[in-house]
Amino acid sequence: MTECIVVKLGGIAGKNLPHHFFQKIRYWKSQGKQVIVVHGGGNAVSRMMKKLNVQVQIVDGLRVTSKEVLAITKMVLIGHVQPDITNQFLEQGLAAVGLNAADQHCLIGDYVNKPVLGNVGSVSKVNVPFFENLLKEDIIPIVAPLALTEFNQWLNVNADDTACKIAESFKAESLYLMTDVPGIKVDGSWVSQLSLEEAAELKKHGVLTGGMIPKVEHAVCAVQKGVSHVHITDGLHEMGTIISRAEVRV
Ligand SMILES: Nc1ncnc2c1ncn2[C@@H]1O[C@H](COP(=O)(O)OP(=O)(O)O)[C@@H](O)[C@H]1O
Ligand SMILES: CC(=O)N[C@@H](CCC(=O)OP(=O)(O)O)C(=O)O
Repeated sequence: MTECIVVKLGGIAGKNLPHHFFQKIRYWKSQGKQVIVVHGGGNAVSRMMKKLNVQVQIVDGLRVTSKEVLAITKMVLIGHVQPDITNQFLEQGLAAVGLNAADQHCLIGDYVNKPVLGNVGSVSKVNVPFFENLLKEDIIPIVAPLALTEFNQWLNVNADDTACKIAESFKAESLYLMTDVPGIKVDGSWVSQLSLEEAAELKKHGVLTGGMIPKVEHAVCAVQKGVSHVHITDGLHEMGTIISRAEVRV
């Protein structure tokens, strides 16, 4: 399987990608590593919902997604956020293609809790050969956090979930969850490393709130399923908080 690094761009993190972000991507590619990007954009979805007078409801970091909210989410993520990110790659001379679940059924998912969350899903299957074909052509896939069920129903998926599932499927050496904070803060200090056990404990002790809850849960799961390191960071030039198995801590 292609050696790959997965980078997830949170809504704010993907807005104006700095020079050193692309420097790192180019460095990895010069080392023969391929890169897959997953983008978020939850903040842009919420902004649009407010403009349209649609109530925003988030439960444990997941957006309650009615039929109307799903339509807004697709419009904002695939219509606005994704082309803007893909264009930033093109401006840097990097071949990139924006993708969503309907492209060769590349992400299949299941409902998480339909009575409470509506059309919210979790990725259950990644079309690895489809992504591999793009990577072999030296193209960077820029993937939207949406999935289709086996019966072609659209699902709104948390972007960290999407990135973690893709990283698991590729047994990625690293997964970068880029966000608007430099890492995880515990008792007022940024933490540089966490073992799986330490990361799993944080939620229990109420250290994590909002979107950080699913982020850390999915990161733990990704490491359990074979991803070597997950970095929660605000830039590729920073290590941020590294979650890894204790025995391979760097
Ligand atoms: N213990 C914590 N350490 C750092 N950030 C935290 C913590 N608990 C909650 N957060 C919040 O998580 C946010 C990042 O998650 P989220 O808003 O979902 O970002 P993104 O859209 O980039 O995925 C931070 O802005 C911060 O307010
Ligand atoms: C189910 C669910 O919550 N989906 C997210 C998808 C976007 C996302 O995750 O964006 P960030 O990573 O920027 O937060 C949402 O609708 O906001």
